[in-house]
Amino acid sequence: MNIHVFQNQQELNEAGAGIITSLVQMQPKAVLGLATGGTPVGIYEELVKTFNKGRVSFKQVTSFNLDEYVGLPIDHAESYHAYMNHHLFSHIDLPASSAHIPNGNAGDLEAECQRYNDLLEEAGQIDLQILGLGHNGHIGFNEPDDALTSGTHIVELKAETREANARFFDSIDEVPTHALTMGVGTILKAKTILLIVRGADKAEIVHRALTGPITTEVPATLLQTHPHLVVLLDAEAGRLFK
Ligand SMILES: N[C@@H]1[C@@H](O)[C@H](O)[C@@H](COP(=O)(O)O)O[C@@H]1O
Repeated sequence: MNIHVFQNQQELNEAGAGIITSLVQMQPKAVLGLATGGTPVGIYEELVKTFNKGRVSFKQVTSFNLDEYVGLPIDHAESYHAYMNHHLFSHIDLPASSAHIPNGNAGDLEAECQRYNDLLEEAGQIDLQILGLGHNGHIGFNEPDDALTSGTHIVELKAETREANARFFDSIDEVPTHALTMGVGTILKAKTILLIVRGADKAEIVHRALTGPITTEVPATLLQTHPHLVVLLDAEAGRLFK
């Protein structure tokens, strides 16, 4: 495990974007696992700047997003489809047909999970999986539970997750109750995992995730078992790491 603590957000953003850029420069056909939420926004901004300077092309890249809400229209500003278009896809040359996000509006959600798993299988291993961290230790939308699911599946969101994400909606009632998420098995199969955590409110959970006992009750603790885990923390989130 490789933990880096940054004194300012800009340095963290540049480091995150730099890791993605180097991979795609070396491996133009890289498979990227992408995350949403507040955490990666600054990294995507830096990536767009790098793209605009002509230093990297995503023409041959394939991407898979971790998750999507169930039942939120894709043109709703808070759908992860809209998020990805807004923050990244509309600014770079990644072909739309190569950018995959689970469809939370599919008529048959089980079939949609299977379709997503099949696509992941076809693509082979994810080269770099970007991850944020939920306050309860969730990764993607893999919520704390007695057992975790390996592949893409439907999940009922915990009250604390809906509360945390209510800041993006007009009210908590608008936050969907369910989501589709890539499973922990798929995440852990990635060649390299880039975990990014910011803010004082996540200092304890990220410390527990990376140093505490491995338990499905804190899904991120499973990341400790990954051979290539890179962690980028801001100073607030990294407070408990000496
Ligand atoms: N499903 C997303 C996760 O992929 C994200 O990493 C996490 C943290 O979100 P944020 O970065 O907004 O704190 O929770 C969300 O619910």
